[in-house]
Amino acid sequence: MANRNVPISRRQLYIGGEWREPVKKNRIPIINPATEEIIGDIPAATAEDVDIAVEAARKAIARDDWGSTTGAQRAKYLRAIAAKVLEKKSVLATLESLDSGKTLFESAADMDDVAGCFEYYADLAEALDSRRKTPVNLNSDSFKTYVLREPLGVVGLITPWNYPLLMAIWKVAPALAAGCAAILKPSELASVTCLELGEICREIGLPSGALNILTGLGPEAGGPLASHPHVDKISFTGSGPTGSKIMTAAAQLVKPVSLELGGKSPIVVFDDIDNLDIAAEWTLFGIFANTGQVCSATSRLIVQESIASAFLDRLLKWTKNIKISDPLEEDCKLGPVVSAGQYEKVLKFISNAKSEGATILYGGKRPQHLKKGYYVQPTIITDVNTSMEIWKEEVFGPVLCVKTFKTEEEAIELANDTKYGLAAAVMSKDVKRCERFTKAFQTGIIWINCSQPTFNQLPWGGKKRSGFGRDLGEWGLESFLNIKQVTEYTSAEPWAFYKSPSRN
Ligand SMILES: NC(=O)C1=CN([C@@H]2O[C@H](COP(=O)(O)OP(=O)(O)OC[C@H]3O[C@@H](n4cnc5c(N)ncnc54)[C@H](O)[C@@H]3O)[C@@H](O)[C@H]2O)C=CC1
Ligand SMILES: NCCCC(=O)O
Ligand code: NA
Repeated sequence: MANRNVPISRRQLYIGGEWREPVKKNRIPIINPATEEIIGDIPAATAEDVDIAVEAARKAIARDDWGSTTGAQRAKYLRAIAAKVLEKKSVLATLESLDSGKTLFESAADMDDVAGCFEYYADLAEALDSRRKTPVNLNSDSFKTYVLREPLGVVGLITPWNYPLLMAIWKVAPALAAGCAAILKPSELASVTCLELGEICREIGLPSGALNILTGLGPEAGGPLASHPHVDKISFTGSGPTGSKIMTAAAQLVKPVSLELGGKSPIVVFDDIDNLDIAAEWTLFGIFANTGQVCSATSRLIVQESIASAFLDRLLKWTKNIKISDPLEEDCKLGPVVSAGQYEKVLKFISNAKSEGATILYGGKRPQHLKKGYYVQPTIITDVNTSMEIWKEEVFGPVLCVKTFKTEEEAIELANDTKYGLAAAVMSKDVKRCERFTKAFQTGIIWINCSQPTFNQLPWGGKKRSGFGRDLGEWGLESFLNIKQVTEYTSAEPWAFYKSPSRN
């Protein structure tokens, strides 16, 4: 077992490069979901703190040490942050597990991804210098034009608890690479590593106000950020209802938003797969990784009838082999869900599925060997029909529902039978069929013969009720840039639209 005595620093809000007590001095307890114990507390920002942070961010943009930096200069800061994250990887990973219940293996992988994401956007920041000003040829002798890519301004980043630091960095790294000043509002359920990021920024000397970190409750800290007149954009990842509230608040000021709102993603398994075990493991990973608390989790298995029984049998064998334990234990592959609220919510989805007539093929309860903590067994539900809640709604826990199909057309129809549109996976060795599914799936992410692998270079986001806008890749950077056209009249001749008074 890793050291659970890693100290949790008592941090304040990180504003203008300093630790600052919230105006109202409120704090929120930190709960370890594996033990249900309070292990510290975080500051709770309110509208007053949001005002101070927005002011600090605006000042950063107005100051040369941030507002006039080149991409190459900003890249140096991003690389320094990446190096610090790797230096502190073991402590950060442990803190992430203590705070969110994520297995230590996954927390450590997240820290590598965090550093990789800063490195990736450091490269893009450097490349931005040569793309900052693009001449555009109009085939005109009278006008000279060019297009500038500029930082969008002050941006609010509101992020969830499932990958506490990583989801924040998917927005922080491109925002800083673009030259924006950012205010990060992480989830109150898991903010510890985001506060540690503040300490890292202080240590590497990030210009003050370039990144501000406000922990606090959604309506109290996130709400005022979304509706603040001097915040130029909100980038949000989280639930649909909250996304809708943020969009409503932003709409009053015609403030742009990007929303990443999760889903109910399908994984379609055909009978032509060569290896049931390989497909079973990807199916498992697609729903049980991070205890199913993944926006893109492939939570609906749609399996061809001819192999359904053999495939489920194999799936059960793999599922029974998953080690469920305290996330700091070696080889733990399934930790608790993040909070008491999430635990109740997941169990309720399971009991509703049962009352609606579905069969709990495996799991569905608290594991018997774990008396404390928000643990839910990996759960597989069959005899599902398309009007059931478990087919339609995002559980955000380790719960897979299963339906069978006979024909390709039926599989496509089932896969797209959802209000969401984030991700979809197909498992088949028929290349043409995979191409047909790639076209037919109504989503922003397609996985072929796998589920969930994620790369910094690739756009991340969905359509339908999964939201709009893209994190990651060059699209993630573009979303923090203002595109400004500059048009200059270069002719010595008068414009001659009006009759000149001098000719009267
Ligand atoms: N798409 C995704 O990655 C995620 C989806 N979810 C879904 O959401 C469900 C509920 O989880 P929650 O933690 O309640 O998610 P949430 O959407 O309420 O929280 C996400 C972020 O939004 C903030 N927030 C909440 N209310 C706000 C408001 N009125 N204005 C501005 N910011 C606000 C929260 O403080 C947090 O930082 C989960 O069961 C899951 O289904 C949760 C987390 C991540
Ligand atoms: N593998 C990263 C998933 C990110 C998300 O849940 O939003
Ligand atoms: Na927590």
